[in-house]
Amino acid sequence: MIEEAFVERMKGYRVVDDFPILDPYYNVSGVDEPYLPSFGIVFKDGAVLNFPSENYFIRLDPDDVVGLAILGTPRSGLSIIGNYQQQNFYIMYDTKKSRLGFAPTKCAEILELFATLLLELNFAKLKYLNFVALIIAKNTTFTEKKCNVYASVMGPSERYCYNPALRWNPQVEEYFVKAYGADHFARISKALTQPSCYSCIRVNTLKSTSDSVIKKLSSLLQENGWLSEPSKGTDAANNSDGIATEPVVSDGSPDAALKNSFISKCKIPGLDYVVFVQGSGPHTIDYGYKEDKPPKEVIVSRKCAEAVLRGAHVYVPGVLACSAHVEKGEQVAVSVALEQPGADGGWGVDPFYFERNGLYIGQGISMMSRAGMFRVSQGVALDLNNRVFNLPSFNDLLEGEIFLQNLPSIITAHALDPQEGEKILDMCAAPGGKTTAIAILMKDNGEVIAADRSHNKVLEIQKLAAELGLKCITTYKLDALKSVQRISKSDNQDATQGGVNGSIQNPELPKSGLEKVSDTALGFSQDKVATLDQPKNGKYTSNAEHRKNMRVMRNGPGRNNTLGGRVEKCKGFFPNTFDRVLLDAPCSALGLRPRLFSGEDTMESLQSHSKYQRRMFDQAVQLVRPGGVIVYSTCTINPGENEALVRYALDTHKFLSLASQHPKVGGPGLVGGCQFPDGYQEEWLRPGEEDFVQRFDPSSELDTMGFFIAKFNVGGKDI
Ligand SMILES: C[S@@+](CC[C@H](N)C(=O)[O-])C[C@H]1O[C@@H](n2cnc3c(N)ncnc32)[C@H](O)[C@@H]1O
Repeated sequence: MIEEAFVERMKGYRVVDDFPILDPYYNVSGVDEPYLPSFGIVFKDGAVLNFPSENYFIRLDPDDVVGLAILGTPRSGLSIIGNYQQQNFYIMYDTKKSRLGFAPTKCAEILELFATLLLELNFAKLKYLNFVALIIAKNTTFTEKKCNVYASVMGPSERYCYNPALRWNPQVEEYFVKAYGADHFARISKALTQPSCYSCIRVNTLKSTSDSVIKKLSSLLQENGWLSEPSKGTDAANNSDGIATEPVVSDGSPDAALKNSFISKCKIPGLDYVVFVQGSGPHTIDYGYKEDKPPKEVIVSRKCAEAVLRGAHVYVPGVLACSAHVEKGEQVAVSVALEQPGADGGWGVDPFYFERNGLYIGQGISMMSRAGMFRVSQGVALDLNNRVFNLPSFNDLLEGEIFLQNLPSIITAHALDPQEGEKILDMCAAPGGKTTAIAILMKDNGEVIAADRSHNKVLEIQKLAAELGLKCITTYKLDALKSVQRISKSDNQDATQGGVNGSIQNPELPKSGLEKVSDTALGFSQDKVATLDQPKNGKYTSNAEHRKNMRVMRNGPGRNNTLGGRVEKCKGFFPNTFDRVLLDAPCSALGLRPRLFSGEDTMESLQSHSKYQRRMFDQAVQLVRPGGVIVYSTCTINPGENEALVRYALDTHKFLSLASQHPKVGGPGLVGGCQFPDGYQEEWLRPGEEDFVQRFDPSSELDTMGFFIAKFNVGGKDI
């Protein structure tokens, strides 16, 4: 009877029980065997309706209260265990919250909700408690707001599409609106939610050529169906990067190439070793929605979704939830669970949150059953065969010959303008994208010091340098905030400064004597002072050879920094050691695309990035010799980390001046500033300075990530 009444009540209303239950191995009975979970409804009078089947339509009255009880194992992060016989239940969650992303407050909320309801229910009748996913009760204390969220009616076309709105912290949003204007910021915000519609490949010119890479990629992409399949999209046209040449294909069939993807050389002067592979999107996908039968779906984490939008498949760790009864080989819709505002004012991920409208990123074939997805810890869960954005994946393709890199990053290496034989410092180098670009521009001739704070990331630089066959890169684990070597009193007796022309730049340093090169303190300035080493076997050795020999002597044979697994620590470098320094600073990364959530960045966190960057910049300034160059870059749209850093640099270090950059591809910087409510005035560029910097706007025709590059000439430091 209840069932009938209930079905009557549900007629014609939207789905509310398509929340997939997380864990098919929830073990109520103590017997470790899988079962197929189902949904249940508990009425206030204690009656329970269990739904072993798929979807039901329920309309909630305004005074209905909805609670969601979630079953899962400690492995997946959360368990609610109901023990109706002993008339108690408790909630367990372990530290692996990342899998579900539940904040404890959320669990507490659910617990509270569950507890309140249980107290009002007749326990003895809760025979399906272990399966309960949805609870409805009348006249409890839960807010109507919650009901409204669940009760809002939504059409399938609104839901089954990709149209995310990036959430920002309100103060950050206000600040950006002041900087860019509301319309422009809305366009930037929108662009950030989408990937660039092309992949940018840097050819390792020491090993290959663009033509050869294009040929190889064309046939590889053709083999994988990329150059021959008709486009799956129906609507939006491919975005043009505005800088590609005509499509190039291997088999002379331009028609085929244009259907889905094409390969072209970059036509910016000097960048013909950069190859673009055009992707497509956003496409409209038919998810097969039927009025009373929504598609089965898999909900993935935000990070997973962002990777999928860039061309990846869905891997098991990215799966947060899955509809019931999904079997291997089934077609499923893929949506993303985004952070939602929590009761505590923070953000939490709740994969059961219903509002996933506009958050569908494609369709895929499940590579394992639903049970499998929660049993194994790795592997491909879904093969995404119908994507909102189609971008070919280049994983493991042409290893050593190519490197996938954003266009602005490639341009950063050019802005530095490294010359063969020079000494370059890349202060925050990992994973080594720009380091290797610099080394290649120098034809592997000179010395590129690649430092990073993180041991493991330094290993990544080594790996990449080895893969690309670059010998001029030396890696160190070094905190950029301590990049300048402090000289102890004893060192002073035989240490010297390292200016090119012997001028003293650092008052702490002695004025004469030879610079001490210790195992770890790496001032290279002695090479500027010394010319050639003593003849050995009647031959002079170059400085580079000498340094290499020194390294071999110190480290023993076979210990090559770019091949080995060891990371050398370094105490820093003496002032004026380098011809050029790149500071590709750690930043808020608010230019990275695609990005589906930005709510966690606050004005405070943005300002702390700025402070950190200024301190690093102060170190960079000391390490470059007079006449040298500093390039500062970030991948954020935040003027506080970009133009405001330039202002700080120019106002603090009077011997710095902005330098022109080549090639100039990005747009001008922001002039003006921003007044904060506490009276603080942030200053950006002054008129006349804006064209010296390059600002890559994600909403512009170039379709790049958000990026910023400033280049400084270092004058005489005694100003
Ligand atoms: C923007 S990423 C650099 C990307 C790199 N330049 C590339 O193109 O591949 C910033 C790097 O700064 C490093 N980092 C953060 N704080 C640092 C510090 N205090 N000293 C040195 N490196 C730091 C991070 O480990 C990270 O690898």
